[in-house]
Amino acid sequence: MKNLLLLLPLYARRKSGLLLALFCALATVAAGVGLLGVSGWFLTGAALAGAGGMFNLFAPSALVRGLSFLRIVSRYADRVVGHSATLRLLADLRGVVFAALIRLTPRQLARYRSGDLVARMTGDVDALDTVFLFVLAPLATAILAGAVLTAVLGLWVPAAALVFALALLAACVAVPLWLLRAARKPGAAAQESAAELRAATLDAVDGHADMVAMHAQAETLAHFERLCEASALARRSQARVAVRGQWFLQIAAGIAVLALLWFGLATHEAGRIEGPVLAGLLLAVIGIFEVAGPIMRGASRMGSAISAAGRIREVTQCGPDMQDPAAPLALPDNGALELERVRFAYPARTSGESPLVLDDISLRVEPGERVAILGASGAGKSTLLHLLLRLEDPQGGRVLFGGRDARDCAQADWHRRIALLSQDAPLFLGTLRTNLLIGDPEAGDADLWRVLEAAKLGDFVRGLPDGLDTWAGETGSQLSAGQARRLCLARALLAPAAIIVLDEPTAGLDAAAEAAFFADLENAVRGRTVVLATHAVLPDAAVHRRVELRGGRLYDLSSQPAILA
Ligand SMILES: Nc1ncnc2c1ncn2[C@@H]1O[C@H](COP(=O)(O)OP(=O)(O)OP(=O)(O)O)[C@@H](O)[C@H]1O
Repeated sequence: MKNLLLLLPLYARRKSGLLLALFCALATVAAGVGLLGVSGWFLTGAALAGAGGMFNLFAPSALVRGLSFLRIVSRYADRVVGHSATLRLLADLRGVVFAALIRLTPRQLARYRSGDLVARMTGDVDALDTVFLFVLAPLATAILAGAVLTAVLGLWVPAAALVFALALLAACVAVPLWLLRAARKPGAAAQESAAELRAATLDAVDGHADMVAMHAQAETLAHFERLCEASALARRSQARVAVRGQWFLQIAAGIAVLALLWFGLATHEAGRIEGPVLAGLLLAVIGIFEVAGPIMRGASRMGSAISAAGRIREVTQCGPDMQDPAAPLALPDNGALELERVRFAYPARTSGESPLVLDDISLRVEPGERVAILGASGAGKSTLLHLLLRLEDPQGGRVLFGGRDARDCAQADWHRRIALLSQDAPLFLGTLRTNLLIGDPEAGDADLWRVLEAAKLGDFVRGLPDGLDTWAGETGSQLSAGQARRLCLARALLAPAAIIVLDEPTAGLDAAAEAAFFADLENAVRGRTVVLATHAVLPDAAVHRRVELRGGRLYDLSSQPAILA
């Protein structure tokens, strides 16, 4: 339950909208219960008048018309205001989750499947609409309206008022609390299976071509059907809990009505209550139990809401695992980039030590120098580049820029000095232009064309009907994988950083384009420092120095076999 506390600050921020929604809900219930009560009074009074009794028809008929109108208006306002307040809350919460997600470091994010993160942002956030719409608002209105009706009943039939109050409390509080316990497991299962379904859908869309090529549709479909079955099973259990709630609700309402009839008729016989008033009170009692209907539905869904809140809280509570120092050191605009006796191993997945990927390595790259890191697949090239970017921290040794330890500086400052083209750099939804401008939002068209030429993509973009305004990204992309890669390369080259770190910059380029890119590298980076990891054969002038990673150690290929340490 404490997971739901994450909603408190959001409720506080939207309190005026929520209070208005509560007021509208209360007005709707009051008008509805009042309408039933007055109608009962009116009809019974009218019947008795027809049978020879005296009854003033004017006041009740005016009340019926007034309450009917009020009920229509307040019900409409209740729906509009209640849903609008809830949707705003959910939008706020989505913002909070997204802000928490982008604060995390890449290695923290890597623990989640992308489909699971999408599920947390969408399905889990949506599941929390239950809390206000189906639990808090109806509960508050039932208790307030119930208190008023108890007081009214107490004036005429005190014993029935007591039974009514107890029955209403049982229906609105005790039974929902009991249902909530019963709904916890199926709710969590429903939420988990909904997240699994989203993740499986994204996986199937992402890997569709490979799935078709490997004739794996049948297995994928079977897996999906298993998930659907699990989801349906969990939802059936939730529905059963809600049905159980409705039974108890009817029983509680029946007890309250019987008590009112029992004690009310005795009071009527004693001449202390008129027949029309008793009939009106009876209908009002029946009407108020209708408010508890949504609470039963809400209680049966609270298991999902609690589980969703837990999944969201896991993300919002976990701060970034790399913090800036309290007083970060200022970084110079330029300077040498150094690894000093660096040791690094990824965290062990099982018990025991994980092997060192980088074992006591040192490297100094002077301003303006271009250094290539070579090495077999899995040798640790990308890991080394990630340490330079401070996407990981070493377990031993230091990473320095201009003599300043990365851990003593603000991460944002560090990332302004060093730009990265990662191995799996993505295209974002948008045009070629918006994708490039991520590298430097201030860049003009001339700069964009310059880096496109450098990435050997200029001719292609010039040939597109919409040029720089061509749509790129997931849907409707007109780019091949190699062209998309070159666009990411152009984006990295555009960044105004002093150092450019390129991980496999020519992956996806044909041999001629690759050779042309490396031959022109000095020009493309305009004399800036470059550290690149590659499997390509480099032309002589492409870099000043080549080093090779082997067995966790770094070897300078220009002065082999010396180890850089
Ligand atoms: N996130 C990770 N968690 C655990 N181990 C990892 C992780 N990333 C890489 N490794 C391991 O670290 C080692 C070095 O990987 P790295 O990606 O740095 O190699 P690489 O030289 O860039 O390879 P390639 O040329 O294939 O890209 C590999 O053995 C790999 O299995």
